[in-house]
Amino acid sequence: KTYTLGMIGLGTMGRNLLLNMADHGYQVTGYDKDPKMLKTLEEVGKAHDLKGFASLEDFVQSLELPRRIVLLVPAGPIVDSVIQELEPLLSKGDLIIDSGNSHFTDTSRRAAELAEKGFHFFGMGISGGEEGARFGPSMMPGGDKAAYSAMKEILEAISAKVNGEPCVTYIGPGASGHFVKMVHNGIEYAMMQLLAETYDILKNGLGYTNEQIHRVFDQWNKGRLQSFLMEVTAEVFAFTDEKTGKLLVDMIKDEAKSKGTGKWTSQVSMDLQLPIPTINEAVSSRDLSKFKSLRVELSEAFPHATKIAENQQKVEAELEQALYAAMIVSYAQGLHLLWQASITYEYKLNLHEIAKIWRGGCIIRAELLEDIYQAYSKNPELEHLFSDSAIQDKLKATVPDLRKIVGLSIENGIPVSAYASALTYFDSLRTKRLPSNLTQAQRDFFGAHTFERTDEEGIFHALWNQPTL
Ligand SMILES: O=C(O)[C@H](O)[C@@H](O)[C@H](O)[C@H](O)COP(=O)(O)O
Repeated sequence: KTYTLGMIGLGTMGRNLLLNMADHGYQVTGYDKDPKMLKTLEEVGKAHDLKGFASLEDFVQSLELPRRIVLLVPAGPIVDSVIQELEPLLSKGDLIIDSGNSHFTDTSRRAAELAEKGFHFFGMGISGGEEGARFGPSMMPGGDKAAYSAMKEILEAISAKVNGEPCVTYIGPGASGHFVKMVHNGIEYAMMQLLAETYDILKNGLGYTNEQIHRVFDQWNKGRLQSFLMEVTAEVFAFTDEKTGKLLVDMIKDEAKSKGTGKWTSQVSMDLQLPIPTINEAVSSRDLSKFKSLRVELSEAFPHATKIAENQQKVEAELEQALYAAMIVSYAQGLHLLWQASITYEYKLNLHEIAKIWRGGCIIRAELLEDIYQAYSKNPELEHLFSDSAIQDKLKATVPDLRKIVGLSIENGIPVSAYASALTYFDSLRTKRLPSNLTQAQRDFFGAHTFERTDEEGIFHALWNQPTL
């Protein structure tokens, strides 16, 4: 029997993708070093007679040419060692598709190394978690365009659909697929931090109970804030812990973990000098949360009440507006970074296509992405989302309440670094003359770093210590 596609790494994501492919009638198989994984695949894949291989050689030989091999193994050196084991068994023209959350620079290196040997290599971001892999993820494949045609039909079949349209598209050359997935995760971090700060304001600002908090998120998920993360958040506030009978969320330690994609997004944005402050704040907020004992110590040194003495319904309504504004700002920062990366790395990204495939299947899927898709479809060359007139109307209507909520939170000692950074990012970008002229003066004063004048072309240096006339 020959198979159309093979999966290496039969953890939940790998298994679920194979089941999804089998559901769509594809003859697929898998390989994993761990016999338990092979056994589990056979158990969950009974309906499709899904089986895997314990021998890498037999696995490779079972695949039709050109071979399509998807890797779903942890990002990092394991990917390289799997590729090294595979290479001697492959034929020219075969495809390797790395679908883990690999760093885009690793993907560039691997693509170049394998191309030299006549193999095609794709870095493909997959979003949607286990559920998405099983029933329809959003996928972001980048690599050799010609080779993509060998994958297009399968990926479109298994992907999530929005209005019948598949949430997968050819992203671009090289590591563009993994770059776009990384930024997707950066936006995911920002949205999760904004939801965490919203929870803090509802709970510690307005004194809402878990039931009230559940009602708020559940209600907002029926409106323009509808999104997968809002849906998840609403469900979290209705999930009881069997052990204690309390809500499980109240039993979870307030120390956030992360696997790196958010940090990478911030790091590359600094390299590209493309500011994404709300995403950066989300990364830092996770890191800050780890200093639990210090926070406990300082909460005793600086005791403070956070109660907001305003009409709850009024603040709740302002919060809905504020979250919508901050959400637009977070997506705008991520898409602006993609705009810059497309130029710097020559990825030739289609931002309207990316917005289109993020409307379904992925973790950041949201109703707002339909508006973002419209904005970039209207003008595919759009540098920044804030330049779109429909988005401007939304910001004009909602930023005043974002300002109100940030003011209220700061006044009452509720930490809102993501909300505040979203507001100041908006204010900075819509400020014709920023105070950066002073920064240039200071740099030239203490380091002769020169400056440019507003009234004359050229590079200037002033003799700051010389008495002027
Ligand atoms: O799009 C997705 O399906 C998720 O983003 C997925 O990739 C994963 O859950 C994150 O990588 C978790 O990232 P952290 O562990 O850094 O929160």
